[in-house]
Amino acid sequence: MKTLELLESLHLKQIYGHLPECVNSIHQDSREVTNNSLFICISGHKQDGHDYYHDAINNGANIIVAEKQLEIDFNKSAFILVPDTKRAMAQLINKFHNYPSSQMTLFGVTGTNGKTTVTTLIQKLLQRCGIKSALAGTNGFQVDNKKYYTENTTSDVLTNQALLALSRDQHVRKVVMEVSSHGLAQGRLWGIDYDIAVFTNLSQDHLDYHQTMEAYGYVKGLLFAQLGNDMSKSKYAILNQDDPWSETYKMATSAEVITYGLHKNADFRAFAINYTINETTFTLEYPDPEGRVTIAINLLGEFNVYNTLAALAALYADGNDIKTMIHFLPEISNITGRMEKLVVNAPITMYVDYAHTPDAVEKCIKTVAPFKQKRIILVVGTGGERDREKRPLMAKKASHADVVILTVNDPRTEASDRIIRDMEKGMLHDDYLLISDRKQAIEQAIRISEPGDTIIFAGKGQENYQIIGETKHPHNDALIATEFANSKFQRNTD
Ligand SMILES: CC(=O)N[C@H]1[C@@H](OP(=O)(O)OP(=O)(O)OC[C@H]2O[C@@H](n3ccc(=O)[nH]c3=O)[C@H](O)[C@@H]2O)O[C@H](CO)[C@@H](O)[C@@H]1O[C@H](C)C(=O)N[C@@H](C)C(=O)N[C@H](CCC(=O)O)C(=O)O
Ligand SMILES: Nc1ncnc2c1ncn2[C@@H]1O[C@H](COP(=O)(O)OP(=O)(O)OP(=O)(O)O)[C@@H](O)[C@H]1O
Repeated sequence: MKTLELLESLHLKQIYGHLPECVNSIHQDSREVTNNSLFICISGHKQDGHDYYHDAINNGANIIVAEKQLEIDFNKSAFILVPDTKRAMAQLINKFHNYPSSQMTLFGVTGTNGKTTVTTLIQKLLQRCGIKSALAGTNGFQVDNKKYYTENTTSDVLTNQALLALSRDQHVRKVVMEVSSHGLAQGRLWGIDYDIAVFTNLSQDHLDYHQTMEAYGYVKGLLFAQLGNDMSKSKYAILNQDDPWSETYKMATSAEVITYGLHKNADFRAFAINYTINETTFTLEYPDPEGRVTIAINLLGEFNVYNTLAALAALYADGNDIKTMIHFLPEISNITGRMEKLVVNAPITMYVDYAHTPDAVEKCIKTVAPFKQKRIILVVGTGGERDREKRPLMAKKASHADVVILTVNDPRTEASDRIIRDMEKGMLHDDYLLISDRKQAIEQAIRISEPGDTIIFAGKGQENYQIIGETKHPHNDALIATEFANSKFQRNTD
């Protein structure tokens, strides 16, 4: 892109040195810089990009954007001083890609739990209707059947805009994105013009980062405020009527509000819910003269009724025919790693789940309670170097299971023993074991199980690694559990 055209997007700027005619790419990581590119210095949590401008120039950058004066050899690179490099980065990259989000319909889903499930439901239903769509979140960025790895649930500004541009160029019409509180707090979504913003729920998590629930809740509200104030555009906030934070988000937005829930007069309401081991059925009421229908979904538990309502309400806001969406719902088998039933040749029932918050742990136990035959055995962990306060709360909720095995998810550089001892403080009964090695914890749960028992492996979901130290080691709950259960019960029948 022509440099002068690109720089029109920045108003407060001081330019030093000779600008190249064109900019080929924009980077915030000196290690990724290529020839004829622009490097922006970002002060991060751990490091300061201003310390890496020499590396960037050596790698081919010929424009450096910074928020403090730097000593630059103008024979090698031009220099642009701006008041705030993060904001400048959002302006520049949006202009560079010609504002891709305004050329598609954008869904943003935020909340402590349920983001992956709701975004996946929306995207799968759009796909079933033949609408080309993309999905961004914990499992990377997906367009058609192609997956791009992304570091974060909500990517940084540069990655987001690049992937949105790629989607637009591949004629994607709708993009469905998970929006994390970290992403909102760090401005990773600046410049994304959302059309439909969805709130799932808010419960304790990430207090290592946000410090208080008030700060955490407030940050989530930014998504709704960022829908803007332009009434000529159709924008919608989809809010969970049963979560008190929805009142705050209603205040944050001037967009039209569509509510969902079980308990109050929500626009999308579920009642007469029936939980079985294979499916959940409920009656749905929605804003239509004929808007009352009984639905069966393959997803288990009350929380998935909420997730389904959220997805349907969002699709309704987008103008899709709800009858068609309901028709396709039974085709969605499950969401990988979320209350996923494992297929085993054994007289026990096993689920892998991604519950890694106290609320999610409570919900996954509650999910199997209506159809359990004998005991519920729960293997549950938390991660190292993350929210220490939630550890005992996880164990407290885990105590609703008959037998609990406390273990770790990703210890990172923290001692596993300390993590499980922190959790142990919250246990409300004595029927528990501490096994820091996650593989051994899974195997022990199966070893002590008896016919009729239900085991839930919570915390890692579909992930196929465990972060120990700073290295990702291969690990897969489902694989370990299936192999071990098949061999244990095979031996028993031999
Ligand atoms: C604490 C945190 O959120 N950190 C995020 C932040 O990185 P940072 O501020 O630490 O970056 P830094 O390492 O200090 O580097 C500062 C600058 O120097 C640059 N640099 C650095 C080294 C070098 O050699 N050259 C160079 O140019 C870097 O490119 C960067 O521009 O900005 C990066 C880019 O956006 C993120 O990838 C990174 O997420 C880290 C990996 C992370 O683990 N974040 C978690 C907490 C997170 O965001 N999680 C949420 C999901 C939560 C959930 O729902 O469970 C998520 O959205 O993923
Ligand atoms: N609506 C919900 N309410 C409470 N718990 C839920 C809800 N939906 C899912 N869960 C629980 O949270 C776990 C994670 O679900 P999901 O991946 O959809 O959430 P998420 O918000 O995307 O989490 P993350 O961003 O950390 O991946 C599930 O395995 C389940 O235990």
